[in-house]
Amino acid sequence: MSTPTPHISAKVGDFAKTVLMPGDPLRAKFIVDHYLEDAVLVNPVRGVNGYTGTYKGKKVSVMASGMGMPSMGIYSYELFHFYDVDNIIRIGSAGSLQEDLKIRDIAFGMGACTNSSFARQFELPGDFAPIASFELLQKAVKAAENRKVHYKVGNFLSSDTFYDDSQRTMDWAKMGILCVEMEAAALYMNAARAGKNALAICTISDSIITGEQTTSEERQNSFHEMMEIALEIA
Ligand SMILES: O=P(O)(O)O[C@H]1O[C@H](CO)[C@@H](O)[C@H]1O
Ligand SMILES: O=c1cc[nH]c(=O)[nH]1
Repeated sequence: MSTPTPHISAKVGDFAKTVLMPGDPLRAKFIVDHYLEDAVLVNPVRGVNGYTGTYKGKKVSVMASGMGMPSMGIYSYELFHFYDVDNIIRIGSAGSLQEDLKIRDIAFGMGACTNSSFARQFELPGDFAPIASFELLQKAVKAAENRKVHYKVGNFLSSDTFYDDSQRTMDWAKMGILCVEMEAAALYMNAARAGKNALAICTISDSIITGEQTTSEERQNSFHEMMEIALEIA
């Protein structure tokens, strides 16, 4: 397929080599308004506005993935395969599955388990373990160390369900899974297949253990540390 795609109307070259991807289009807009200079709208399709600008002189793009593996699957595929993007850094929110991972802490997804069937398209003769780019992860952890934020590095669960009738999400905690979100595994699989780089960074927005929650406004507009770490390593 060539550009434009069914979901992105930008021209080749409109995106930077690194794209920051929150799930939420309004979190993308917040980053553009607060951190980028000379930002240009490169994709308005479906209201999933994508922008390219500069951060401390470095070209960087920001565009939402939408929610869930199918949506992340589409956007990351098109960016990697049709727009010459090399790095996608997800900057999301996630629910904590561990007592020592508190609201507003940061989690880096070294790997991402999933309950989705996304991997089946690759027709592998076994299970695939989706992992982050070691280089991006290493840089992000260094940036987190410098900022002295409270963070953890480990395994995520990328779930197909936000409201899960089985009520069994906590079962993943016994395997050391840090938190649940809905996109990292698709991003890591698409990056692996394309030979590109990906990292998911999440700020803990709620706790599956305690029931504590942040507001939708906080999920959209705060979580600055995660945004700044992603911009620094872009
Ligand atoms: O805040 P974002 O990046 O959208 O991430 C999380 O929030 C959404 C669910 O509320 C899902 O997309 C999940 O992965
Ligand atoms: O997918 C998500 C994101 C935040 N919190 C959750 O519980 N799930």
